[in-house]
Amino acid sequence: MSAAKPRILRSVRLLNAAEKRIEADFTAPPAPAEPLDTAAILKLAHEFQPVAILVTHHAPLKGADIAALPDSVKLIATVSVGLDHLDVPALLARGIAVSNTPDVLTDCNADLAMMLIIAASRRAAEYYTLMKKGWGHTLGMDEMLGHRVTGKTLGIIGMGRIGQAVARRARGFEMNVIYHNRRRLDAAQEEGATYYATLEDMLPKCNILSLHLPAAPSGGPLMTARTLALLPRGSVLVNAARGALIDETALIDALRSGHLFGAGLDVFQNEPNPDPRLISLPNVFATPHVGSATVETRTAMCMLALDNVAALVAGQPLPTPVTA
Ligand SMILES: O=C(O)C(=O)CO
Repeated sequence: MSAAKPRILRSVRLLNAAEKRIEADFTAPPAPAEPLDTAAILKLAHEFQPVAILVTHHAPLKGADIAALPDSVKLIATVSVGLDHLDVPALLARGIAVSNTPDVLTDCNADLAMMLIIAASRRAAEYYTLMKKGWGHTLGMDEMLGHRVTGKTLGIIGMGRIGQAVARRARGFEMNVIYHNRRRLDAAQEEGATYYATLEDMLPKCNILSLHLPAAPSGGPLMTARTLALLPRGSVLVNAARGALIDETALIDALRSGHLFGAGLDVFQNEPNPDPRLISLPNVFATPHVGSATVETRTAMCMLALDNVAALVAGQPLPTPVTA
């Protein structure tokens, strides 16, 4: 008699290749039509007693939610690289392993950051709005001018996998890359980028600043009225990392006053309902948290999450475990 297939839950419908693999290798409830929230995940987990739950950043699992998980659950496999929706130490303390999906989304996230850098510098949001309204008048020589990206100084905060991938792309635009990171990279990883030990020294040198670090589990945002004021007048801010990194009220002030020329934002404090005062500014180019949203990358993320589940049930080491 063949062994029963392991029981798993997923909080969202996965891509087709992963759904087929679930059908073949696991027992699972039907794919949810809409992403499940935390309460729905917990309810279903008690009914279904899964060994693993696949989640995304839409449904946080922290504090009382973790205590409320049934004992059957041995793995939370998040289909994301970011972990700010999970209390990892609390999960590990309950004997529940955690895995995420690093590496497979690095290139797409870096591509999106470049899109935001160019879009915010070249006024893509305003041009698009004008075209949708029908254009209608010949633009004057000095009307609606953006700023050149080629050759500018790009500051990167957070020189991990994604920050380094952005730096590689920026070199194709002949940009001067400077960075701030917890630790200085070795020369091979730096590939010519210049390290700054403090934000106070780096920010005044940036024409464009791009954030590529995780949101701090506690403490306030990194970009506040004080740190935004350190950027030169007319600079551009890009965030494809986490909304919690920016004080949005201070950002709105900096964009309204013209201190910042523009912002390219994929992530927000309040997702999926970002502050309308921010989104409606003409010099904001905004996207709905889609750094990894390509067929190739989302397929790879789903498959990697399932590789972790398969390893768990086979009693093998997880391919991409998260440690405290
Ligand atoms: O994987 C993540 O953490 C993301 O935010 C993808 O955009």
